[in-house]
Amino acid sequence: MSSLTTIEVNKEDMKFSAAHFTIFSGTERERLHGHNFRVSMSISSPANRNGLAFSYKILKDKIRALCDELDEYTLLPAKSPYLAIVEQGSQYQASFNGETLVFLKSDCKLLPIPNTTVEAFADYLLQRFLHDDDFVSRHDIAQVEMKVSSGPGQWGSCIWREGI
Ligand SMILES: Nc1nc2c(c(=O)[nH]1)N=C([C@H](O)[C@H](O)COP(=O)(O)OP(=O)(O)OP(=O)(O)O)CN2
Repeated sequence: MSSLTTIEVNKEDMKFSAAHFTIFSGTERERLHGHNFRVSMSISSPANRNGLAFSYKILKDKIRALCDELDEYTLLPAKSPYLAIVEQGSQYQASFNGETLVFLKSDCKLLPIPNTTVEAFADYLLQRFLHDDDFVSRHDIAQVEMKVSSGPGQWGSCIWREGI
């Protein structure tokens, strides 16, 4: 009977401090605020006779690099159905429900996500991990789970599974 082993990395420094606001509907959103978001990744692969799936240092380096890209920015959803963002010189002007929010572009990161929620961040980071290099194809990977937390006791996650 074959078995799967799982490596999980969620070091203390796998985090990004960012401002955001969750959009609940076309008329309801939060005020701008921030979190120290934590990131955890788990990778499952078939147990092998060498008892080593892969060196998890690769994973730690990759997650830290992805967190650094998001750290200390205001994160905005470029694919929100409710927020229209336009560039005006050094600013982003984001229109929501008849109001316009103005941000310095240099303080912001626009992400290709529909909302700045933990589940959307998990999906974004998972896609970056899967597509930035060929780690999954180079290793016999069965499943990758990416998790993002906005605070103790609350996580969102996204899973890639071979064959789905
Ligand atoms: N499905 C989701 N729901 C909510 C998200 C999310 O990312 N996905 N995020 C939020 C807000 O960003 C909010 O800041 C966090 O929610 P909240 O319950 O206020 O949590 P706190 O960090 O303030 O912790 P508490 O101590 O429990 O208040 C809301 N919903």
